[in-house]
Parts: sequence; structure tokens; C-alpha cells
Amino acid sequence: MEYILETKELTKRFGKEEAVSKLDMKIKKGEIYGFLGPNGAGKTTTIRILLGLMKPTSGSIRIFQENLDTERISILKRVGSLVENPSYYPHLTAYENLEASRKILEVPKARIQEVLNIVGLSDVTNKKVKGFSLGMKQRLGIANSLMNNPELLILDEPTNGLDPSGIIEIRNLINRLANEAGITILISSHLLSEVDQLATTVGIINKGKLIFQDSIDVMRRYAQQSISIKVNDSEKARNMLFSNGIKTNYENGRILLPELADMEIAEAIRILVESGVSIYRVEEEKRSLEEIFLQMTREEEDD
Ligand SMILES: Nc1ncnc2c1ncn2[C@@H]1O[C@H](COP(=O)(O)OP(=O)(O)OP(=O)(O)O)[C@@H](O)[C@H]1O
Repeated sequence: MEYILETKELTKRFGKEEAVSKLDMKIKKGEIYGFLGPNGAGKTTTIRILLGLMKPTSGSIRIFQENLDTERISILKRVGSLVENPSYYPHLTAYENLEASRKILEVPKARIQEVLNIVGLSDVTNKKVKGFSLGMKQRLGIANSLMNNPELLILDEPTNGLDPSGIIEIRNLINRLANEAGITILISSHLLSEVDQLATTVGIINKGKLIFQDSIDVMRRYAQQSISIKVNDSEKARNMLFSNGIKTNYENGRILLPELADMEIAEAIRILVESGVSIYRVEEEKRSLEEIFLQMTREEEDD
């Protein structure tokens, strides 16, 4: 498998603290990779390293199958990025702000109008940025990241602080960039809900470690239902089930059976009834993806 971006044992230490720890990140061409983790997990540090803004302590990075350490300039010409709190000239118009980066990137003037069209800001081309909403500023930031026609776009928390409609606008824009323009996108967020309808693959980072990296469908499978049973004597019930080869979990006063076939559930209930346990409730529980994400990051904390 060829990856457009691949890190090996990427590590960054600040003093004693390991902000990024042996990260093996793999991003395929054309996908939207959701890079998730709670605040302080190491997302921004990772992204800064991927953009060559910070040196890793150890480990390697390959982008477009080339070594970032030695081919930095030629690689970064093909990458677009939006990092936290982009700076603008508030008294300049959207056009003038993009003109400033156009000069640095040495791309044709026509590209400015093109990128403003792509992000849906063409009708405010000549309006001063100081009057823009946060969502418009983020879209301008994305327009700016597209100036060099990138093959890989790296967006650090592009929906942070936006209201629900702003989040949807950015989401639609990112979808179009991936599906119509074929750009590979890495998008970070501390909220799964912001990327779960967008990302094809998710990488979850917690305390500097990548604790999950797979397709969103695999993650969804974790969200499958379990059966929760409320009984009068849960210890006895769990022991009875265990001695019959059925492992259970215990949560909030309820016994949780994993994903089982109907016949197996029936068998479990029969065992309980025959051993004299009173059953008060049998319910199906479906965890949301968000709950799974929280649980994954919480379990690590308990270590
Ligand atoms: N320049 C630095 N010097 C020292 N420590 C740092 C530096 N930059 C980041 N850290 C630490 O590294 C850890 C990871 O921070 P990072 O900003 O990468 O997390 P994050 O996942 O991006 O979180 P957020 O969503 O809050 O930005 C934190 O504990 C942070 O305090």
C-alpha cells in the first residue's frame, strides 16, 4: 500500500514531557483522515512537525513517498495548510489578503478569484476582512491554503469555535475538495461529531499516542449494541453466566452482555431464571460513536 503521508515512530519531547510518542500515522491518497484527540493530546504538535515548522525529536516522515527531512521544500510546495488562528490584515479585503500570499507563492493572479469561488466567498471579494464572521475567516483561511493547488491539505481544527451552520459549511467544503478536486485531507478536531460524517479514516491520539487508526466503519462496529440486564443479585447473576462461559461487563448497576445472537441471549436469560435470579429489565443499548471515542480516550487515562 502506498501512502501519501507516513510517519514512523514520530516522537517529540519538550523537556521530560513526550507530547508525541512513536506515532505511526498512515494516510492514503484521496482520503479524508480525521485526526482526533482531546485538548493537549498532541495534534497541533504533530501537525507542526508534518508541516516542517518544528523538528521531531526522533522518527521519520515521508510525504509523497519522499523524506520530509531532506526534501522539505519540494514537498511543502505540494501541501496546503491551515493552522490555528491564521493571521489576516483586517483592514485589507479578502482579495488583498490573498494577494499577499500569492506574491510569496508566485502563482498567477487568476488563482485568487478561483480559490474565492471554491470557498464561496466570491461575493465578498472586495470586502474588508474585519467585517467577516468567524466562519468566513475560516473559509478565507482555506482559500489561502488552496492557493498553491495542493495535493495534500492539512487543516488544524478548522471548525473550532464555529456555530453549527458554520461547521456544516466547512464540512461541505471539505467534502467537495476531497471528492471533486481529489485532494487528500488531514483534518484535526477534538470532537468526533465534527468529522464523523466526513472522515473515511480516523486516527485517535491521546497523550501523544495513536490509540486507534482505522476506517470509520471499523470504528462504527465498536458502536454495535450490547444487551443490558438489571437483576436483583448482579454478583450471583454474573457468576452464573461466567460459569456457563458467558463473559459480562458491569456498569451502572447493570450487567452488560456483548453483541450476541438471539439464541445466546435466550440461553443467558434461561440460565438466570433457572438459578433463581429475578430479572427486572432487559434492554438493548447502542453506544454512539462519540461515547466510544470518549471511552477510548478515558481508558487510556486510567492506565
Ligand atoms: N512549545 C512547547 N513547549 C512545551 N510544551 C509544549 C509545546 N507545545 C506543546 N506542548 C505540550 O505538548 C502537549 C501537546 O500539545 P498540543 O498543542 O500538540 O495538543 P493538541 O492535541 O493540539 O491540543 P489542542 O487541541 O489544545 O491544541 C501539551 O501537553 C502541551 O502543553
